[in-house]
Amino acid sequence: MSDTVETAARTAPAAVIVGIDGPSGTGKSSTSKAVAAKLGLRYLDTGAQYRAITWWMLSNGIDVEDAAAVAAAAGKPEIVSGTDPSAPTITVDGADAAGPIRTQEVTSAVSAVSAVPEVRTRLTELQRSIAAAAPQGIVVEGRDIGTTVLPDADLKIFLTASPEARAARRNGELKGKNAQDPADLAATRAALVKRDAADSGRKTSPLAKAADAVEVDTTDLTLEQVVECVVTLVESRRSAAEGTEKRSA
Ligand SMILES: Nc1ncnc2c1ncn2[C@@H]1O[C@H](COP(=O)(O)OP(=O)(O)OP(=O)(O)O)[C@@H](O)[C@H]1O
Ligand SMILES: Nc1ccn([C@@H]2O[C@H](COP(=O)(O)O)[C@@H](O)[C@H]2O)c(=O)n1
Repeated sequence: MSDTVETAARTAPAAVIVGIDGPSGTGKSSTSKAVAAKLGLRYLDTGAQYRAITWWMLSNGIDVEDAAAVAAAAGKPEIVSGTDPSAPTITVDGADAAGPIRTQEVTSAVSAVSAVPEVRTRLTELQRSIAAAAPQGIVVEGRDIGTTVLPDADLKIFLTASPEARAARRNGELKGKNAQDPADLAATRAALVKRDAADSGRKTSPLAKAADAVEVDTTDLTLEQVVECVVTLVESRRSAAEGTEKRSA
């Protein structure tokens, strides 16, 4: 390899594609945004897209338990995701959907909508096109990124955490001062375990760890420790890839 090419390789690292999957509340969004920001990558929240299509179904009077009705409407809403990790956005038919997609109504309905194959086909295509259009690379988070959406990702992470830790985190986020109320915690824990069971049990691309994913149990780690761990993994994959390129040049 000539000096010029070697210098270029050092100053502009190759695009890297990172997939981060895991159950609800394991820290996928927080970790993915922070890793993308640190490494200058784009960021895609695929859960927000499933929530957005669910919100559209609910807003348009479609029975989310009627898979045929959901399938027939799956192509109708236009969903656009902004991929700046410091200010991710989501719009549905041009309207800002960032707030409405986080309601309890949407959270309760999203697993039924995301189990419909036509919905998954549509969003998987969208997600692949967004990843392909990120020249510097991207961190994509969801439930089936490593297994289905981006099976050739450079790095696949599967985050886990105990249901108790996840419930405490979720309550802290949603309810502030009452975060540690035992009845509240039990209800939050039950809701997230139920959603994980639905997501893991569906036929089409269920929540699952890819065979080649690195599993990180975040139960006893701070967010900063998880971010550091993933950044280190990305950097080592990049160094290994650069070493291979140099050897083959
Ligand atoms: N390692 C950690 N330690 C403590 N709190 C954390 C950790 N990681 C994330 N959190 C907090 O837990 C909450 C849930 O995190 P986050 O939304 O990133 O999870 P998620 O896996 O994306 O959830 P979901 O799949 O439901 O969208 C947030 O309030 C976040 O700040
Ligand atoms: N790749 C994905 C991502 C998400 N889902 C479904 O969306 C729901 C909401 O996801 P959050 O990350 O915002 O909690 C989730 O429960 C899944 O039903 C999916 O199927 N595939």
